[in-house]
Amino acid sequence: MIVMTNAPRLIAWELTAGCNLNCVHCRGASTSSVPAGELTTDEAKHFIDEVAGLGKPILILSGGEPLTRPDVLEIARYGTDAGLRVVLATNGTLLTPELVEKLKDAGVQRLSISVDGANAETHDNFRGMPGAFERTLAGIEVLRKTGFPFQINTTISKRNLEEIPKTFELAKELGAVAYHVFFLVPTGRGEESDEVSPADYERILHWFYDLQKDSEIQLKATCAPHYFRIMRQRAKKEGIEISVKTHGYEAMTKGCLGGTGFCFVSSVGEVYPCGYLPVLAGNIREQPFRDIWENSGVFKKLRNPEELKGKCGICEYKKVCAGCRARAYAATGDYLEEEPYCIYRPGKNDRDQDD
Ligand code: HEM
Ligand SMILES: C[C@H]1O[C@@H](n2cnc3c(N)ncnc32)[C@H](O)[C@@H]1O
Ligand code: MET
Ligand code: SF4
Repeated sequence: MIVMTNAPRLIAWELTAGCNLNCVHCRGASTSSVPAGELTTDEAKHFIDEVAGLGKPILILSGGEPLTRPDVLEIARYGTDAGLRVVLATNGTLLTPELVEKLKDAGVQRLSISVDGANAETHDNFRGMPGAFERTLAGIEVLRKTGFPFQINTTISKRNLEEIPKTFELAKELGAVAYHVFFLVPTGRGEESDEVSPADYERILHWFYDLQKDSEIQLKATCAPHYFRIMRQRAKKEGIEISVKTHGYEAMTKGCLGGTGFCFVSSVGEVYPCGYLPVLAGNIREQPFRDIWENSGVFKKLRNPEELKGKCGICEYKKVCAGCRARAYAATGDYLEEEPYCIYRPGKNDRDQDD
């Protein structure tokens, strides 16, 4: 039997692990020193050719801080010419009117800017640099003036949990086309003690569900796979059938896409299910990307919900949620174990969840 593997829909690519900031939560533990042996411009172009031969995913140029890489525009242009939808994730502190024009010329379709609080104190604390908030807002102002579309990304942790509604308001005021929240994953410099509790996790995702209903900008919760359970529980309660009309893009996708629709490529060519799960699938310097994507053991396991263990393994929502494999790995050393930050009790009906 031939098993067809779908091409990735999204690839996050750490163009460089070097960064001008020093965030407390950074999954890449990035600093100003650039590791030796990062992909050369030619290797980067070769990788783009390989990706384009497989499908036409959104290619997220990420980091580290991708704008510190001198050939970032050349790589973006190459990706655009190869027919990929190229977007770029930045902390926003290095944006100038000239650079934004060049990013536009290179075909970059959208930027994501990380804003981790509604005020300078919270954001700068997170980002490890006094003045970062002001510089990021200045970068956003440049985007606004040039009409370049951007989304705001916020990582939620204990440090900013209560400020999330205000940060969402700020994102709207600033003119973001979308607001994506990321839940902290304890990897790299990210610390377990900064993760919000499972109960707070649940609370904020319910808030997010309500917000989504009448938000004029697009909202997305990343690294919060149980949102897809909550969405179904709430829709059932409200007697609504989930469809693209009622729930937009979220109706067509599922919780964790790591290894199924998404993968992460590090600055030295290592391929991982996501940027938070340090289980290596292969290296593009040693093996064709297609071969890694289609045949690596970790990807094959992640594509099979029957491999899930613990309560995720018996959960009726496992096909739409699957838990965060990186959190399971951080907690137990086994990425197939149950998600440690989910309060749901499989098999109990909704009424009995709190018993
Ligand atoms: C269009 C501009 C977008 C930008 C700039 C952007 C940016 C990002 C960034 C920075 C990450 C984290 C990767 C990293 O670790 O560096 C990410 C992850 C992700 N994004 Fe987006 N994103 C965009 C749009 C989208 C869209 C439209 C979707 C789907 C609706 C999406 C789905 C995801 C998913 C599934 C992840 C993976 C999380 C994981 O498992 O690691 N993104 N995005
Ligand atoms: C690309 C996005 O990922 C966020 N990010 C960086 N490190 C982590 C982590 N450990 N957990 C969750 N999100 C993280 C950045 O703050 C940025 O907004
Ligand atoms: N440095 C960029 C940001 O902060 C992108 C990668 S973060 C790991 O958004
Ligand atoms: S989260 Fe982004 S901006 Fe912050 S240190 Fe890491 S790579 Fe740099």
